[in-house]
Amino acid sequence: MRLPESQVAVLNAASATDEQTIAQLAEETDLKPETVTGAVFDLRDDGLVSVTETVEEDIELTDEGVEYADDGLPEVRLYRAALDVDDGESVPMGQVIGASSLGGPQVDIALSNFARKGYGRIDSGELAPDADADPDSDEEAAALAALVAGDEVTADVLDQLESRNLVVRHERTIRAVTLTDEGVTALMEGVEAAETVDRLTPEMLTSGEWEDVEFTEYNVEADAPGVRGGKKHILRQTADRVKDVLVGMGFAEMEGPHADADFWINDCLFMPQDHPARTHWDRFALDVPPMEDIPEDLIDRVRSAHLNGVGDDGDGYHSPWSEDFARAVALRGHTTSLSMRYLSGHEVGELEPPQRYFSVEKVYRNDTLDPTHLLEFYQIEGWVMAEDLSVRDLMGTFEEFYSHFGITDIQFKPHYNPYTEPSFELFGRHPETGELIEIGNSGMFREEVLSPLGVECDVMAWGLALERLLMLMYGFDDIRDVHGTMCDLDLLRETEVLK
Ligand SMILES: N[C@@H](Cc1ccccc1)C(=O)O
Repeated sequence: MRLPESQVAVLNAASATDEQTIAQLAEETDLKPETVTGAVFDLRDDGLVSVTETVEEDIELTDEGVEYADDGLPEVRLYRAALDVDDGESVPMGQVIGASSLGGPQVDIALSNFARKGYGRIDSGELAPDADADPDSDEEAAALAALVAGDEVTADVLDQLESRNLVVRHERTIRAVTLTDEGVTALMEGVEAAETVDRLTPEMLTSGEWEDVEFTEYNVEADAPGVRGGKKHILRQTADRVKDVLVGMGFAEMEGPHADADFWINDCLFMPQDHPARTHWDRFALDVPPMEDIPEDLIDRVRSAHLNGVGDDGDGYHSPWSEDFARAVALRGHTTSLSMRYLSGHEVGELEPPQRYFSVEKVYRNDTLDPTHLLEFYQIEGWVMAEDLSVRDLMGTFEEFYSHFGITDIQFKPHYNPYTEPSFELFGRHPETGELIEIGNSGMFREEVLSPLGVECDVMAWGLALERLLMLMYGFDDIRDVHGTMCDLDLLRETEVLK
C-alpha cells in the first residue's frame, strides 16, 4: 500500500495495544503536531487507525495567582499583620495595612476577603482579627500551592479562584490513536511512502512535473488558528433583530434627539418639576441654549395639566411650573421623549388611531456602574394607540415580542409611574443564575399625559432594556461583559445572534 509519507510515519509509530496521543506521535515521528493530526484523520478515514477524543481542562495561574502563591494571599497577610500589631484585640485599620506591606489594589482585595473568609471583623475603621482563624488551613492558599505543584484541586475552590481571577481554565481536545486490525494488516503487508506534495511550485509548472505528482489531500478538520474578522457587536445585532421583530408586528420606527428639552423628556409625561429624577443627581444637564422649537399651545396645555389637572374632577400638582425649566436641554433618561414628540403630532403630524410606534435607541442616566447598570444603555420604547385597550393587550404584546427571542416566562409586577396608570414592571428569569431580573416598565398613559397631547383614545406604552434582553438570551450576568474595558472578548466573538 502506498500512502503519503507522514501517514506512513504515523502508522509505523502507532500501536495496536497502547493508545498514543498526538503529542506522543509527533515526538516519535519528529513531525509537527498539526501534520500528525492531519495524517491521523486521513488514516482514520481509511480505517487504519481509530481515534478517541476527550476534552481536558488546563488550569493556569494568572500573574496575580502566581504572586499570591509566592507571597501569600492578601487577606492572609493582612490577618498575620493584624495579629502582629496587637494580639487579638481590635486595631486601627491604617496601622495594620502599614504593617502588612500590602500596597495598591491589594489592600482592597485583602479587606474584601478578610471578613468573608472569617479572619475577623471590620468595624468602623478597626480590624478585629479572630484569634481562632487558621491561615494555615486556608483552602484557597492550599489550592494555589497544589496547582503550582501540579496537583488536583476540588471544583468548588477552583470556581472561587477563578472568580478571583487567580486562575484561568482552557479546554483542550486530547486525541488518542490506536491501530485498527486493518492498520495492523496493512503494516504487515508493507506500506510505502508515496511521493506527495502539498503545494504547487513554479518549477513544477514550468517543467510539467505537476502532471505526475500526487497532491496531499486537504484536511479540513485539522486544528488551525481561528481567523477573526471584524463583526457587528452582539448588542447592535440584537437591536437590529428587535427592529425586525417589531416591524413584523406592525410597528413604525421613531427617531429623535438624544439631547432634548426637559419638556419632552419629563413635563409632557406629567412628571412634577420637583420630582427627584429631575435633579442633577439623576440626569446629565447640558450647558446649551434652551430649546425654542416647542409648540406654544402644547406648552400651555401641559402647564395647565401640571397646575390644575385635566377634566372636570382633575387635580394638578399645585406647585409652580417654570417654562424655562421645561426648555432646558439634557441627555434623555428615557426614549419616552420620542413617544411624546410623536403622540403630540410634532414629528409626523396628527395621528389617527390605530397606530403603533417603536424605537431602539440609547438613553443616559447618572447611575452607578455595576453588574446590572450602565450610564448609557439601549431602550426598546414602544406604544400602541387604539380605542379600548386594556392591560391584557399590553401583556399579550410583551408575550408575543419576547417569544421571538425564546423567552416565554415573563412575569408582571404592579408599579408606579407618574405618567401611566395602571403601570407594571416586567421580569424575566436569568437562564444561569435563576434570578428574576427587571427587564422593562410599562403602562397605560394617563389622561394628564394624553389630553394635553390631543390624544383622545387609549395609549399603552413601554420601555424595555435591550441589554437585559441580551442577558436573558445569552446568559451572561454582568452587563460589563458586553461593554467597555472589562468585556468578555470570547463571548463577543463567539456569540451568534440568530436572524
Ligand atoms: N420611561 C419608562 C418606561 C415606560 C415608557 C412608557 C410607559 C411606561 C413606562 C422607563 O424608562 O422606565
